[in-house]
Amino acid sequence: MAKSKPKPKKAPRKKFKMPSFKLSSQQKLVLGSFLIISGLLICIAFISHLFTGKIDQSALTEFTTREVPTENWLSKFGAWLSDLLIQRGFGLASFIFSGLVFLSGVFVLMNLSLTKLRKHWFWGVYIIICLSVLLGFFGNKYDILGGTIGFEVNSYLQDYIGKTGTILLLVFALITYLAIRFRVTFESISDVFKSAKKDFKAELKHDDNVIVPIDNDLTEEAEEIKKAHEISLVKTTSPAKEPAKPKTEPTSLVVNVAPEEDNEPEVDESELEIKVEEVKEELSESDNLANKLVEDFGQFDPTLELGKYQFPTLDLLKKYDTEGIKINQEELEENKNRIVDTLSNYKIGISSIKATIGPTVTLYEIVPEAGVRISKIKNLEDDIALSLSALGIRIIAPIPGKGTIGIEVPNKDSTIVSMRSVIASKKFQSSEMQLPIALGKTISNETFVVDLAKMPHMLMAGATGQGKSVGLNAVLTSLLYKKHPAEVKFVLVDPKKVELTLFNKIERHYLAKLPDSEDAIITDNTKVINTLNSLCIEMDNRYELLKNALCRNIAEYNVKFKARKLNPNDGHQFLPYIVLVVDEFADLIMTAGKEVETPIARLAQLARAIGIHLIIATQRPSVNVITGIIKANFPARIAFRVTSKIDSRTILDGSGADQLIGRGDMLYTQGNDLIRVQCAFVDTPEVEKITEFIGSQKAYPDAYLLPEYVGEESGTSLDIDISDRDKLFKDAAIVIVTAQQGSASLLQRKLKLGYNRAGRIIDQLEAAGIVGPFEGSKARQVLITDLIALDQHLENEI
Ligand SMILES: Nc1ncnc2c1ncn2[C@@H]1O[C@H](COP(=O)(O)OP(=O)(O)OP(=O)(O)O)[C@@H](O)[C@H]1O
Repeated sequence: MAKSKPKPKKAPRKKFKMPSFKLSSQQKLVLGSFLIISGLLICIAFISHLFTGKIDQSALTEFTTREVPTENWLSKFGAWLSDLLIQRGFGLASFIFSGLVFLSGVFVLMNLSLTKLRKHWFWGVYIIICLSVLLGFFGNKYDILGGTIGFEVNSYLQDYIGKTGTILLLVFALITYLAIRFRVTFESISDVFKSAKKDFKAELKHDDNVIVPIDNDLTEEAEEIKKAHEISLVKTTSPAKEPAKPKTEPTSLVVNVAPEEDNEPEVDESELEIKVEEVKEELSESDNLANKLVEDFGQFDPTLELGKYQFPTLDLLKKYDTEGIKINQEELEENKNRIVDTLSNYKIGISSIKATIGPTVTLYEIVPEAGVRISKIKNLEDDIALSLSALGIRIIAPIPGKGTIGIEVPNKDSTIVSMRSVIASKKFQSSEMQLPIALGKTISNETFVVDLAKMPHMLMAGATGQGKSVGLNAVLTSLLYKKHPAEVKFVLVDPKKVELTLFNKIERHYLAKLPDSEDAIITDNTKVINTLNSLCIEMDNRYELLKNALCRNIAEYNVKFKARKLNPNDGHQFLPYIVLVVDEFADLIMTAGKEVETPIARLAQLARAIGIHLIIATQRPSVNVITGIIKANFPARIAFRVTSKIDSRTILDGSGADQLIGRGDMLYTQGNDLIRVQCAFVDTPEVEKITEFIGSQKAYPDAYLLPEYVGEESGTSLDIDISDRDKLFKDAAIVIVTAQQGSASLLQRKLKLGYNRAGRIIDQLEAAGIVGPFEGSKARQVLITDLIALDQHLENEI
């Protein structure tokens, strides 16, 4: 019941809006310019009336006689209109009327909000009436000041409530105007008075420039200063909880009075001492030590070793000529008409349509007429896209949270979103995120910045040549522009061997590697397994550190370490974030399978709290590459254009990526909504310049060293008891010897085993001397040449 009530209220509002939406651009141009010119003409007529009004009065009675001349600059019409509105209407206040007509024209022409215009009209007429009544005090009937209406209303009011009553009524009208139009409140007025009073006092003090004399006002102020002093002192000595006495307005007090602190050396010291003692009681011994250390040496600064490190400058990034959105009115109109026509072919009426222009696509937001089912539009998605005959059309029905339908149509001329523009954006520069990444710009041309630490891992997919590598470079560049080498380290896996090689130059600044490896960028798949396992060890080590430090995540841990509350002698150290980037994950899974998947899944499940974040890119987003376990642990996904709906589903759990237009056009999701973003473009020469800039600066002696990983083959005991062997041991041996290939995955396939059991059997085969030791991603060597030799070998064992 309650819900049904507001409906009839809303209906009449809509009726007001309807006509304006139906105007075409041409009609808007005509109407807008008509109103602007009318506004100007009325104003000219009014001004002229001030000088010629009296002369023209006689001519007014003979308005219809063409020969009778008038002096008004707009002749008969001007004289008549001015007489009507100024003399017989509202007097001088009528000038506002010409302003309102002019403003209406501007609003129509520039397509501005009609609700605002209605407000301007309402308040404009309000002022016209009040002003004419006010001016009615000073003029006569038929006078230029208040006009007939102003005068008559004024004298009517005077007859009933007297002069004073009329004046007070006008004052009330003024207060109403200020309160509603400018949201003036009693508090804001009294604030203005207070600050004026304070300024005045401050000035007085400056003038005196001597020790403050005792006087009533100043003792009050001294009280304030005392409070501020107490608060600021307590704040510096104890960042921890404080049962501070002065409760109200502490911050504004500190700010307001701080510069005058020096003037007050003798305020109540006894109280201050008591507070300090209380604080001491709350601190533990180690906290005291930490505070002392911080006092003596300041907070621990992880960037100190490379204290002179300079962040890359913006001029290393290129400016593009094709940057900046250009509005093509014709194209907009054309697309709008096509959408309207297409939808009307399917008998879908539109009540309004709005366009938002992005760098590569324009979003047309449609409100269908009442009664049109959204499912109908959704079902017709393909037909509509076909009728609009453009590549890359995506229909969002409905736009989540808006109740409108979105049709994204690619722009004829797409604009490049340069890395420079997104890095320079305020949103990125002022972001407080832990690992901010400027991915590009959204459809409404806003810079799109996300926090990798919050994601916490990212999956990136797209067919070849659609912008993945550029996307990865954009991610890395963002971090290079925002994070000091001490704060973040990259582990780069690049099976293609060419995409990430440029980052070699920053090895000793930003890269992490295994202790025994020469290159920091991993291009060999066998080394990837060791690195991933090493990262798992690093993760376990970090968890141990966090546990000992009683911290829940890396951010808390680092804050504590910086505050010198953790002792480096206990193994504590500042922990940089580690970002693992794997380009071409499909290749890795194909060659190393489970050996890669298992540590990746483990890292993905557990590593977020300790600051290890994964970014995985793949060309082939098929289900055997992006397996269920990987998908479940990578909530943030980026899809560049893919070739089929199935691929789109694999990566995004829905279609859409197959309808993108390529060249960095992408969809981003972090679990729920899909956001269309144009990826920032950073070219290889730009990356080269940045890495050269960083590489030429003083570096750490070596790359960040990951813990050593001792392959499992050397750690496991090989003397597995014969009686403990798996039931399928002999069958497995036959499979391996026949195929002359010692791999667990072969056993999995042929004997339909799980990974763990196959792995165990391989270990037993190794112990039995049938296959050789573990060799990374390569299959183990088979030491028995044929089945006869195998039989002999097994008989000899017994
Ligand atoms: N954000 C972008 N803005 C403009 N053009 C882009 C953008 N991203 C990519 N391109 C264009 O597409 C080309 C291919 O991009 P990229 O090398 O990143 O593709 P890829 O998906 O990594 O391909 P592959 O998988 O074959 O390496 C680029 O050379 C560039 O011309």
